[in-house]
Amino acid sequence: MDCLFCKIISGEIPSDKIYEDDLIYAFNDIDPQAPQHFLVIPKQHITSLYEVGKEHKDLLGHIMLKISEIAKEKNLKDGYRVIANTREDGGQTVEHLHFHVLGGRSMKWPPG
Ligand SMILES: CCNS(=O)(=O)OC[C@H]1O[C@@H](n2cnc3c(N)ncnc32)[C@H](O)[C@@H]1O
Repeated sequence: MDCLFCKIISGEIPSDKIYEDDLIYAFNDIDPQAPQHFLVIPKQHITSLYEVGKEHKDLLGHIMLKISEIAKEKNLKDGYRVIANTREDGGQTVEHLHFHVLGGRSMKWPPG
């Protein structure tokens, strides 16, 4: 599978890992857009949020709970933003479902 994030999960490409279990993987973004910027991804290759279905309900819940847990561990008590860039208009460049978590600074609205 020629997928950058699948290669990170397999260890073929190095990463700054935060968390891993049998279903998901979390790691720091290589080009952080905030003092805290990490990604949480499913180990199963799912191209984007556009492709998810009911069968992914538990997995998506697991990802969201883990985001909340890691944000607490990182003491992001002032807040953070969770982003799933989806397909072309969403600015997605890595075609493996992933959730950005940005914290440590105030976020603008609307996003660009
Ligand atoms: C424009 C947003 N495009 S995106 O929403 O698809 O996000 C992709 C994210 O993956 C990150 N990234 C790319 N390669 C690596 C890597 N080897 N390790 C960690 N993060 C990576 C990018 O910095 C980017 O924030």
